Amino acid sequence: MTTTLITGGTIVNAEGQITADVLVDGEIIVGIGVGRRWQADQEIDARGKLVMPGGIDAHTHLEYPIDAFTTQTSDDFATGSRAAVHGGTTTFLDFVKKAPGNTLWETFVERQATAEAKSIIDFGLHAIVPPTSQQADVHDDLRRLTAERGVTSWKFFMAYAAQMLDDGELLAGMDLARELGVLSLVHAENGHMVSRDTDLLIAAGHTQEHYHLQAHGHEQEAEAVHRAIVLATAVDAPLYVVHVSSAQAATELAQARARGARVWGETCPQYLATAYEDYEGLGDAAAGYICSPPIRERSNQDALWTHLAAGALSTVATDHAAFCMAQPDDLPPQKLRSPGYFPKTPNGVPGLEDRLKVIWELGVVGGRIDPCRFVDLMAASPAKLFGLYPQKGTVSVGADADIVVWDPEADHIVRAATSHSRTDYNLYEGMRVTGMPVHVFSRGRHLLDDGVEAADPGPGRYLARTASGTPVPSRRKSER
Ligand SMILES: NC(=O)NCCC(=O)O
Ligand SMILES: [Zn+2]
Ligand SMILES: [Zn+2]
Repeated sequence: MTTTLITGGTIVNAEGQITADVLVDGEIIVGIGVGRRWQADQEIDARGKLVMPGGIDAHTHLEYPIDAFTTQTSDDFATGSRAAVHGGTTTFLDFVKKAPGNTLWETFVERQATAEAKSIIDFGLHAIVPPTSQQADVHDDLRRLTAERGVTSWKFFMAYAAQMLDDGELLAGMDLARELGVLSLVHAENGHMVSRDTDLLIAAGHTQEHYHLQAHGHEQEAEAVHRAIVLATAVDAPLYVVHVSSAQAATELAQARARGARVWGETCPQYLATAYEDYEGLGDAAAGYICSPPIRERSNQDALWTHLAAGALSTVATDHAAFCMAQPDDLPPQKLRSPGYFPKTPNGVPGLEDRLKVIWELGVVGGRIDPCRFVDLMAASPAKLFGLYPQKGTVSVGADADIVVWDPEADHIVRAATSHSRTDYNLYEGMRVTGMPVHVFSRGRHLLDDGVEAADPGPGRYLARTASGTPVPSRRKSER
């Protein structure tokens, strides 16, 4: 087993910072100290650098099927996990959506095997709870997945015609989740309102890509967040709202947390760093920005940052669902398959490689959050919420050696051409960022060495997770 000594860096955890050496033996961090005279097979000089836990992206869609499994996202588990490493992310949590003709259990087993064969970093899988019309005995499979595969988070859709659940299904699912110690995730938009507004826009001839925003109003998201909180509270289930995009929706979370409700919110870089104004005038190319909930007006961003700093929003994940603009030979039509007609544009945007860089730049360099809160949002909180802590999400003795050595001075321009995700555009194209991962370790494997990727990275591992560690929300000072 290889030993590694990372010397002289500033270790940044969610709780605080300390300058010390880190000793790794095989897969595990075995020592943190100063002046210890440790010997190791390799030594990394981290003076002037930050030593942080590897990023955990709790929301990705790699080779994710859409449109009744006729199309999928362009990054597979191999390309996506490689892109993640280049961005300082060492763990991702993806989803299993029941395939037609298979049960949820069967689909899960197959998808886990696919990801195990391809991913170079560790990963977990959330189960998507299908409507009972698609699988009547789905609760049996959910029980089994939780007991036998450590699937301690389930996602409920409140939108998308083929996937959305009614309130009765939500209540029953969340009730079972609470009983099993599972965290309930919701995609919170009122699907009926989205469908109606889409139809009205089509009838009025307003189908250009940028009209997507108008079919997904703030009220539709805020209403669904409010309803999800009411339903989860009724059955005493902890709740995690994915991809919160609207300030109004984030306020619903803040108010619920102020009442002591066990609710958490996630937002995404695309809602903080890009805005409707960036794609309003792009014509068909605005397809590259289409995701749900939508990328909203710039005036919405400040409130999201405030909620991130104050605590109503607890994590930043990407919702990475990459598609190409041009048509790759081996994939079905992607973003531009219906130019000028947003209802048929695949939903989703890339960002797995960019998450840490973009949030460091706008958050830490921009003076909105400190490095400890950055680590909290990017690694520690997702690890705690999704049953991975303290194995992951911290640089501590006994934790997995998932480590990022971060150069806070490194200057870089984000470009699709130099990125590793399998897509041909980048939402952050041309953005200058200060701060880059220079070394990335995943369970001690040196996957990025001074920016150079390992030739033979070896496999990532499926993470059977423990019951979600959802503590009573400790409200940050500014939330009280
Ligand atoms: N967000 C999005 O537009 N696509 C990915 C699927 C989802 O999370 O809703
Ligand atoms: Zn969603
Ligand atoms: Zn998603």
